[in-house]
Amino acid sequence: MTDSQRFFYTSYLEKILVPFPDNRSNFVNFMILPLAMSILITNIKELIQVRDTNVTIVKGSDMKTLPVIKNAYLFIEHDTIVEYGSMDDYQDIDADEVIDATGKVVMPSWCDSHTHIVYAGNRVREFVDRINGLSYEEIANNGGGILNSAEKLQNTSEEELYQQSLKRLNEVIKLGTGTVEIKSGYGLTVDAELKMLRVIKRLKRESLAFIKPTLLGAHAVPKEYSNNKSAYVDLVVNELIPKATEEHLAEYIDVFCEKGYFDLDDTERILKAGVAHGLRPKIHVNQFNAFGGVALGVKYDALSVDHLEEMSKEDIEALKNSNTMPVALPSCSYFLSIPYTPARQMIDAGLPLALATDYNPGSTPSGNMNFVVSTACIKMKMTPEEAINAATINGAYAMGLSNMYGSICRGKKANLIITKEIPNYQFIPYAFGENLIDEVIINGIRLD
Ligand SMILES: N=CN[C@@H](CCC(=O)O)C(=O)O
Ligand SMILES: [Zn+2]
Repeated sequence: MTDSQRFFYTSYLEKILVPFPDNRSNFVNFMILPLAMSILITNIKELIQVRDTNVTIVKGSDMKTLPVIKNAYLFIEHDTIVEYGSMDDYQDIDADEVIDATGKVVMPSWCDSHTHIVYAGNRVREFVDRINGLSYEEIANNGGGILNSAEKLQNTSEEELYQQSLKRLNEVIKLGTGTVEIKSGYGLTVDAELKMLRVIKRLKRESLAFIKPTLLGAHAVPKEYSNNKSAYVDLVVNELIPKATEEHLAEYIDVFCEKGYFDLDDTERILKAGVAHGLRPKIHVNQFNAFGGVALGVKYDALSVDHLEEMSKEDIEALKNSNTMPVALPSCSYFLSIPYTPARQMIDAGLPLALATDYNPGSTPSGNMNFVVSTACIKMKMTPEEAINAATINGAYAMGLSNMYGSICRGKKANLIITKEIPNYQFIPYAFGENLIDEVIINGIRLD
């Protein structure tokens, strides 16, 4: 057993072996079930993002409100939030474990709705090249960028890819992330894309984090197709999407809709094919250029449109009265020194906004949602309340999970962050770069 596997297996505090007859043989098999535990958290300085009704999205000026109970308690049974309230109203609850959270903030885990956590190796050389003056675009044009990661991934075994990715996933869980979307997109051949998606499926099965898989076959045009992009789009539409959906490997369809990658026509062909196979769009748009990708996403009822560093008035209008969540990726802007998504303009226009990491080897080699939330406050002028709403309930919405995750609500999953002793929740974005997390509870299980 590797260290990272041990991290998960030892996280199940207690387990019971349940015998059940195997109809196909005379043997009795055993199912391992985590023992139903109950956890009571008392004396919580601030219990934040408390929603008595099951709110699933927060928009516009409502994002300024972050409901808080001061001096609170919270009771979890098995993997579910069962009760909470003020310590003034607390009546004895018998729990298997009690956590005294004096001086600490308790909140729902981060919901990271945009990552590329499954990749091979790193692109640290390109990082140094950029410091020395090359642009992201120049590096990509010289065979670096996504194509560089694709070559590395194609030459990495599925097992090795799984181990590298699991390590990153474990790290982000320790940083307070409980739900994660993960994209393919560094395969760029049918086999390598399916390999990535199988790794995502195994992570979903073996990790405590709740994972949503996205097919991003159209992330870049592979070298072999550089003079025949439409043949690659044909491959994605006619082979990759059908195969991935036949194996139930993806829920969402993504395209990098950008100059030099996939234009509006390519994107529309791929979205149409994805939708026909039951995949909902969640797309990369407006990272460097705004040319109608947002409206196209809305037309296909995308669950989210992500990046949005460049936003036109038309883009903002297109998002109004839609079901599409705009998603900002401030760590990418930070790392590449490109503009930040104009959050103020968007929220002030009444839109919702989600925040995610974009964890990937090229534009954002970090999966730290705490840094994302700080950066959104510092650079995008989001208030702590807006940023926390964007990184919890709205992030959950952008993964189709906000009826189960993203807020403290009776009946929702017990995915929680317990901070160290801090003055108040605003301290979380304020103390940027500091790890303020004392403990993480995921699906009702305390991680060591
Ligand atoms: N922009 C497209 N895809 C990734 C970066 C890919 C890479 O550079 O490897 C992103 O979301 O930033
Ligand atoms: Zn991305």
